[in-house]
Amino acid sequence: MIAINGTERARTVDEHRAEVIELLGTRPTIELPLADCTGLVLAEDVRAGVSLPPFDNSAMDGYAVRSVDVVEAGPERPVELPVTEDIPAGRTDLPALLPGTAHRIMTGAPLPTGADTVVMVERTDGGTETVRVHEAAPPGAHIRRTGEDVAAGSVALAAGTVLGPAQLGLASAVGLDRLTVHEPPRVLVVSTGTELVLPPAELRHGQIYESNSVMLVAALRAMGCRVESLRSVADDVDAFRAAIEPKLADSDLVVTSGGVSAGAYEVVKDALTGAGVRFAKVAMQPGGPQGCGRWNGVPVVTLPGNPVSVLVSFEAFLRPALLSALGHSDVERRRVRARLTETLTSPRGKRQFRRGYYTQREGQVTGVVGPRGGPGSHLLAAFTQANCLIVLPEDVAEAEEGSEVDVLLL
Ligand SMILES: Nc1nc2c(c(=O)[nH]1)N[C@H]1C(S)=C(S)[C@@H](COP(=O)(O)OP(=O)(O)OC[C@H]3O[C@@H](n4cnc5c(N)ncnc54)[C@H](O)[C@@H]3O)O[C@H]1N2
Ligand code: MOO
Repeated sequence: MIAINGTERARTVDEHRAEVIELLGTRPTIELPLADCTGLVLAEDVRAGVSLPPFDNSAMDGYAVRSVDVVEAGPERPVELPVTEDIPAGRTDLPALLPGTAHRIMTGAPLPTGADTVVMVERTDGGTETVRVHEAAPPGAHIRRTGEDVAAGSVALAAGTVLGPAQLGLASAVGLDRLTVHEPPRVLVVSTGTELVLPPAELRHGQIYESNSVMLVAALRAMGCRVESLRSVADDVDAFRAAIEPKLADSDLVVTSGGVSAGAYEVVKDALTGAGVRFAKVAMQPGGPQGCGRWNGVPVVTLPGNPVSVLVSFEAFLRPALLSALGHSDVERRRVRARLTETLTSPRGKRQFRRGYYTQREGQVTGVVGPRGGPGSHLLAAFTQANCLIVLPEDVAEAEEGSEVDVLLL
């Protein structure tokens, strides 16, 4: 809490977010095999060791010829040439094409010296001893030139590039099997709550099945993090410390859920207050009670226990902070304006994130959005039907049906 004139005000969403982003910092770099780089961010420029294509090659299955030798060719007057070589893709010697001859050539095979054009097999009789060419071919037809895609020595992928399928494919195409990226953190996810039971064990009255860690693990893994979870740590400070402390050395980040509000058994708050973690109320709904800091030097982010609060907090704080730590320059969800299908209310002074469903029909400039479920942070089923978060700002107490609101597309 921040003190103003002796009274304490809640932290803003932006203040807490900035603190979590700073806490997570920037991840160190590491060299990883391409297969482990999906979704990560390139930490340094990659220069091409070879040109792409590395050599002039045929774009079609057909015949490499000299264009002057087939200039007279037509459907009625085919030009017949002896076929003196067969060049499949992968042939590594460099035969020369003599004037007045043809080489049968396959897509991707190196163009022989002396040839300046390729005739598609469909424009010939497909002969293997001699070939009848039915159509003239201008110089350069169906030839893919050396370096047309990438010149050797040029920057093929710039630092900051997000590595998706095309980028990883290009890295391999220029001869690399590893890339330097920002290392994904090892995250320890901890669910606290004496009431938590793991499926498929039987529930007794008063117990619930644990779900927060499942969501956090899924969300973190999707971002490339390596995740371990402790799914049911009792509301007991000693048990909490005993479960986590041995794992701190192998964790780059600890994310807890539950035990941070105002009750009598707030295990996370009780264990970590004074140990380097600060707890605050953030002016948002859901996700009010939050905390972050370092425990024995390891960044810790403590989320409230309600399942919807966990996911909304992840969106508001952890996702941007992790993206930033991993080197992404764009850490935001796509934000659009949309017209509300029904009136929504929001607590004044808090930023409300409502689960919603956004659609934009063809020809519509502004899409429409309707809520899924009420504001309650226990309504997880409604979240599964949502594709966006509707953002009602701090100064809005009511947003009327038909008015425009900000929507974050998930
Ligand atoms: N007097 C006050 N009470 C509460 C306040 C407050 O300001 N004053 N804030 C409310 C809000 S808002 C939230 S959010 C919760 C956050 O409380 P905690 O972080 O201490 O969370 P718990 O009490 O441990 O759990 C809340 C709720 O979520 C369920 N839960 C917890 N962990 C899991 C899990 N891993 N899987 C599934 N469900 C889980 C838990 O059973 C509770 O129902 O505090 C309000 N109270
Ligand atoms: O802030 Mo709590 O997260 O509304 O339910």
